[in-house]
Amino acid sequence: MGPHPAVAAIRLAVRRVLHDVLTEHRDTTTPGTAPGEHPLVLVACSGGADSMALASALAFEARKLHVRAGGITVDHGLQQGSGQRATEVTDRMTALGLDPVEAIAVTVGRDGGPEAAARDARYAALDDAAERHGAAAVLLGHTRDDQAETVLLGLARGSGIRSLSGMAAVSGTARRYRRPFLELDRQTVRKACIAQELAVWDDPHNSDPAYTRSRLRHEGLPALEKALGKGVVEALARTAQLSRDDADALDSWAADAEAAVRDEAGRLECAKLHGLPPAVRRRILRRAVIAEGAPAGSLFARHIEELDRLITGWRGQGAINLPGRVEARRQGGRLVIRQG
Ligand SMILES: Nc1ncnc2c1ncn2[C@@H]1O[C@H](COP(=O)(O)OP(=O)(O)OP(=O)(O)O)[C@@H](O)[C@H]1O
Repeated sequence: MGPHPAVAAIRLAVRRVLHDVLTEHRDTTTPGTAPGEHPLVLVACSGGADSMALASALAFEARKLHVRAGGITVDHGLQQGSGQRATEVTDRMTALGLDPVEAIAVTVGRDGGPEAAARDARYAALDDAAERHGAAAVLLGHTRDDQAETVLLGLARGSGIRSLSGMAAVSGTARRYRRPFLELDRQTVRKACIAQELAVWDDPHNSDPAYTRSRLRHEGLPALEKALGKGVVEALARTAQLSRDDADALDSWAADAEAAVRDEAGRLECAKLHGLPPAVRRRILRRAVIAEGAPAGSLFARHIEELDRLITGWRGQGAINLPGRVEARRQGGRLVIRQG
């Protein structure tokens, strides 16, 4: 008798990603891996159902392919007993046959709220671990349901199709991060855990209504499913992929158009910018402000809209201040953007 259908589904999803990693590794041996050595793939495991299922599927598939498999758990130190839990998670990963296995304790800052700060600290630790171990890839357990939530959060931000494009299946430096479960629903992943009797940890944050994502998961999405039907999660995940393709195309259009709207001194010409479709124009403005030193994360849609009004408005003169001490000034038909 074969494995439970849910177990077969999660293994297939991981096998596909491992095949991609192996193919890419063969073409460009991963730095830190000796020639002929099998590539190392790490799983980022919180001990929750999604990443424990991922760890189990990675351990299973790596035995059949030419891949070494290890695991990392990050201790954010935000909850009581988190150190003890990190030890339990490493023990579970070791029991699955993963090696190397490591728990990394991080200090979480305050920038951008607790969720964002924890995420930044986690990715910094995972990046560092991937470098130290010479890993070809780091697997993350995001599911299609996580993707739907991310799309809705992006929609609520009101900042355009890039924010609707959710998480990419492959991202990060050297295509490091891979999300094998991005097209699988959470239900299937949870069934795979039960079928394999995996011990999993329930993060109390995931059901704490103080967190936006938790409210969306437990109240928002069920209400949407009730109103619009069960297919809404799949539709939102499809929206992510379509939006990503559209946003990539517009980014590349903007990169090509930028040279044509600059004068010999490199200043942006308002009349030429004005003639471009707004989506392309706003992208050029965003790129120009970031190039002058504004941090991308603190540049919001309202900043770009304000800048856009400086060009398209009737006022001949004017200046605005932007994040990162960047100033944009309209002068004689040109837009001068500089850091003060
Ligand atoms: N503390 C952690 N240590 C290592 N990896 C983590 C940690 N927290 C999250 N991750 C990785 O990021 C993914 C997404 O985490 P998040 O908490 O957003 O989702 P989740 O659905 O609660 O996942 P899980 O059920 O695996 O905890 C996880 O599946 C895991 O791969």
